[in-house]
Amino acid sequence: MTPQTDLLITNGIVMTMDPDDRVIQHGAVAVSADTITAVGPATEVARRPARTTIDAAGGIIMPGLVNTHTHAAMSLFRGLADDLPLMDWLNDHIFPAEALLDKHKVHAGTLLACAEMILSGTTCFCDMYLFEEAVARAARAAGLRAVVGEVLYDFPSPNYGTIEKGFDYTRRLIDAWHGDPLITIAVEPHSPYLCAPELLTEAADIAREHGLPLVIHLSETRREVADIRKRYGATPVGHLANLGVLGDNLLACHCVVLDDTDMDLLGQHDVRVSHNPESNMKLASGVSPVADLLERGVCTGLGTDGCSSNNNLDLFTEMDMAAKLHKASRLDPTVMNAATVLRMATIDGARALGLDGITGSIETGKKADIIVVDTRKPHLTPMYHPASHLVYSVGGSDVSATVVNGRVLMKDRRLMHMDLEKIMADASRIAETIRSR
Ligand SMILES: CSC[C@H]1O[C@@H](n2cnc3c(O)ncnc32)[C@H](O)[C@@H]1O
Ligand SMILES: [Zn+2]
Repeated sequence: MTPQTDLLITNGIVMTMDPDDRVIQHGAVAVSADTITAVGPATEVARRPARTTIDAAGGIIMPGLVNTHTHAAMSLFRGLADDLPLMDWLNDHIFPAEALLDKHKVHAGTLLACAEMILSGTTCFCDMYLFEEAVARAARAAGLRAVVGEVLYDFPSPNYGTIEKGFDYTRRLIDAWHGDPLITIAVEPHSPYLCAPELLTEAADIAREHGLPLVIHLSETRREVADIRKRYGATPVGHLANLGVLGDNLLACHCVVLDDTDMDLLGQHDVRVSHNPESNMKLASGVSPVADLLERGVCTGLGTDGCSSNNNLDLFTEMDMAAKLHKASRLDPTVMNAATVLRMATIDGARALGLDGITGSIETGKKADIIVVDTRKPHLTPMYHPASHLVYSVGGSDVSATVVNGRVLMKDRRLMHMDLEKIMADASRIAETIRSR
């Protein structure tokens, strides 16, 4: 028996991002509860009665975007310190500001980030920060899908104190959020330069024991590579290989400074990579050799990083930058074509997080994480190739509807379940304490 259709999204070009890359010109998607139940021509799918209908008005219906690397609550620090290299930016500005954080501020900053993500078409994000219990609660309240993990490092954390307590905190997160429909817990050591070898191996053991993602900043700058080589006689990737930490549950964020051996290792161990081009450009970290990683079959998703090194959470502009940056750096306009970049922001991002069984494409049986892009705009008219527009011309503000797990979170640019005025007022109040520090 056909289940009752709770939500019908119809009258648009459906970019399924499924294994056949199906594009349905005049298509529709039916949703029952949290699950996609039909995808096809509107003449067939839209025939069934639905409780709620979203008319895509000839625009694009596509999977929600997947942000594989964020520090969501850093929305509170947007524009606080710009135009600096990574270490000066972190040590002189960001770490002192983060010392003022508590779980309430992180909750408020994450809600602000969730509002920005929903309004710009992101339906799933992977977060590393402090007070991640508050991040998980904020993501759940906002209705977004999220992979969250408490940052682990050698020095005392403003949240949990010593690293032993950090592991306890992570274990509590794992227990508390087990089976949640939206939230997946990850184990998240910051980086090889802030984590001792014992911390890294223990983190990897916990992730393996629970079948969870392990998330780390890796090989972000030349300075990191020099530092790790000096301390351990290996590149950061080689160091993790020596420790037995590389594996298909590892999400390595940035991966800017890699040699051929590093890239071979990442490929051989099926490590997943989060590519963060705008953050890498802004902090002048360099250009990740993504085209070489893709040639080796390395699954690579796209991430914004925290929006204070970006300075936004808009994955549409991130796609545009990713496509163009590599063309410029390799003097080759054929690399990172629109189709490749679109996959990175959707299905490959989901695969990088181990969530491709439930999100990242529009397929029957997957969770309904779907967005609608309104193309009735001067900058989107005419439209020859939807993928081209999505990567090179669409901005986050062209998203007209966002659905996560079958729930409509935004429609006609209005957040359905969030008090945006209050969220912005709370963030502005917190900014006053940061300003007066
Ligand atoms: C406490 S969670 C993460 C920690 O990392 C800091 N951070 C933000 N962006 C970056 C980056 O690009 N590389 C390394 N560390 C980064 C953030 O401010 C937090 O302190
Ligand atoms: Zn980061």
